[in-house]
Amino acid sequence: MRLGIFGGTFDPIHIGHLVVAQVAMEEAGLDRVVFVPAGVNPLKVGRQITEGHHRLQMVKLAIADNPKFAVSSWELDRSGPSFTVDLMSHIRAQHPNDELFLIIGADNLRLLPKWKSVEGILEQATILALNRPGEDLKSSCQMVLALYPHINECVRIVDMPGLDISSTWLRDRLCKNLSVKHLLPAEVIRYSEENKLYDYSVGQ
Ligand SMILES: Nc1ncnc2c1ncn2[C@@H]1O[C@H](COP(=O)(O)OP(=O)(O)OP(=O)(O)O)[C@@H](O)[C@H]1O
Ligand SMILES: O=C(O)c1ccc[n+]([C@@H]2O[C@H](COP(=O)([O-])O)[C@@H](O)[C@H]2O)c1
Repeated sequence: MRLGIFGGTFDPIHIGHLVVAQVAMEEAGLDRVVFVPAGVNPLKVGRQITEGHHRLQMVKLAIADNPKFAVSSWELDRSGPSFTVDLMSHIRAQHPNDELFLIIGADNLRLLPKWKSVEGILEQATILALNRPGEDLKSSCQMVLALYPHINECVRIVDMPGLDISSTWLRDRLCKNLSVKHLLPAEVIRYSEENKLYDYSVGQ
């Protein structure tokens, strides 16, 4: 099986994430994509994020209609920063015969040299990198290939129409009571409203 792993904070999951996963799946011929909500991004420790169980539930709602998408709570069930090398080792142990692919956006490819044990990740999975407006994906790709020349074809570019959408922008809109219709799945909008996840006026 060709298995795609897609880690993210997903606070909240949006259509950019869903398009990334779908395009990567089709372009790389993946059989399945597993979304893995992060406990804490090791490079963003200290940033306030929505509780893990809510982010997990929003991912579940967002992917419910796609039989090739799945979700894992493995990182949320552990404490401490979510190092991708640990996740990949866990998945490798569970799926010893599968070919693994790590799906990341261009911003994360640019930051990859700051990640823990990048070689450990690249030895276990091929990276599928997708463009994001404002990022120079080709340069980041060349930079990574130059840093790890001994690992063959460790990064593959997957083209997608640039979607200038981020969770930060969506949280801001939700806080200001602006519409996020069509930018998040309707079930995710309903869940976030019911649970007042991005209503910063609560409690003030
Ligand atoms: N619009 C997008 N286009 C391409 N890749 C994306 C897009 N949005 C997110 N990604 C990628 O999805 C993964 C998870 O992203 P994340 O959950 O941090 O979303 P985000 O929108 O970047 O959030 P935030 O604004 O809170 O930083 C990362 O690899 C990121 O690069
Ligand atoms: O392993 C690392 O050192 C590392 C450093 C930064 C980010 N990551 C992972 O990259 C993924 C995307 O993070 P984010 O916050 O951009 O959604 C998420 O799964 C993080 O755990 C991993």
